[in-house]
Amino acid sequence: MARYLETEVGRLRSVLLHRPGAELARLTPRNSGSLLFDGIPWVARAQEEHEAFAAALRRHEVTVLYLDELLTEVLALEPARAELTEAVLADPRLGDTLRRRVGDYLHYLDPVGLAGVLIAGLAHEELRPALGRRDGQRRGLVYTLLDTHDFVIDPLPNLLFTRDSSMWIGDHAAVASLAMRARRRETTLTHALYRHHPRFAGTPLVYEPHLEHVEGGDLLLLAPGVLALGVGERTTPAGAERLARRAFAAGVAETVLVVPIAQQRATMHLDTVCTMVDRDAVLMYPKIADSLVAYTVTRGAEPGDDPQVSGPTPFLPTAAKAMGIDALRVIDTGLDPVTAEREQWDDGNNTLAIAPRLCVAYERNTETNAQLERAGIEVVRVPGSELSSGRGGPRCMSCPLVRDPLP
Ligand SMILES: NC(=O)NCCC[C@H](N)C(=O)O
Repeated sequence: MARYLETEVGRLRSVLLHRPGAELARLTPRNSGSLLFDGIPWVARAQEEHEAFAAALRRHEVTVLYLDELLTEVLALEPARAELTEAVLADPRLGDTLRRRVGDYLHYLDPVGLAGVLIAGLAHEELRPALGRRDGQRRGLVYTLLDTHDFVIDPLPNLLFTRDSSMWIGDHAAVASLAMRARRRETTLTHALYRHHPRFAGTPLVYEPHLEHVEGGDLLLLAPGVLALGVGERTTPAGAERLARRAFAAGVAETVLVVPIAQQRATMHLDTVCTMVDRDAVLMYPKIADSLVAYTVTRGAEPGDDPQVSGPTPFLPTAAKAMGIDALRVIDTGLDPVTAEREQWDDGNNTLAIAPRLCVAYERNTETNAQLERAGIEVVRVPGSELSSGRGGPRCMSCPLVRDPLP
């Protein structure tokens, strides 16, 4: 398969999605906060909404790959199966006795069953039958003391936000280093996929999960060789420096614009406040449009030198200059400040470009979508009443694998 991704808006050819499943049914009022959801989604409706999103992409001739299917395929390969099982068993919460019992349980699962557990986790009570009804010795101390509502293996309800756990830069894949505890295990799955699945054989990795924190939602491919990287609640300055160093060394970037964003939930990633909808246009939260700044990071003068850093300078003109264009057009989220704040919260900014001037957006953000259309951007509206309870929109829910180069 040809793989290439050097912009945000080139004609989208293939994308990695994750259809939400049993892992969403793990969310309760007790755990939703720590699992990074702002509500308890109606699972069946969330699945319908996700199917509508995937159907909209297919209607536009985008090939949709599903993470659970690729995971099931890769689990048929012994090295991948061993690696993924070990990653789960490495959780220090388990202790030796429970680790052995969980290891035995996983050992007998076929690839479909194992993929299911790796995604949806394993609840305390689901393991009980495998431990014997009254056999305290087999259960051991940790299982006995765990609350019956606890998970032996934590679920991954945020896996549907495939944007964050991996990203592509040119012909390189980058596996994220996720900042939040609830999401860290997601990258054991994507890391294994890129290294073991035959579809990705030979793909060089420009970033890996053991490095400093970088999340895909913070990365925008502004133009070939020009990256913008938000630093805030998720991606750290050290992560930005590491990605810049690696992208320069791999030859997939010449300029990295590092963009500080407020460290708060509403703006957890750069793509919650800014996405590209044309080769020279961004959709942006108006409240920050004038205050956003960028530090320009370029490669050191000699091989082995530290990267050069300049700035801060205002983001919009700095980005335009790095992209080699006169100016970036800005389309505002919402209309008035209150609508803008509401629609930013509901992922109005978080559009996914299918091609220049054609994007997918949540239908609920009516004012923002109208603004886009007034600016000449065609909007493919998809439902997101349940999906948005995880605070992610069409861009967060997609990891583009291939886009055509811009003409
Ligand atoms: N790129 C994005 O903004 N992704 C949305 C991630 C939402 C998820 N509940 C999280 O807090 O990580």
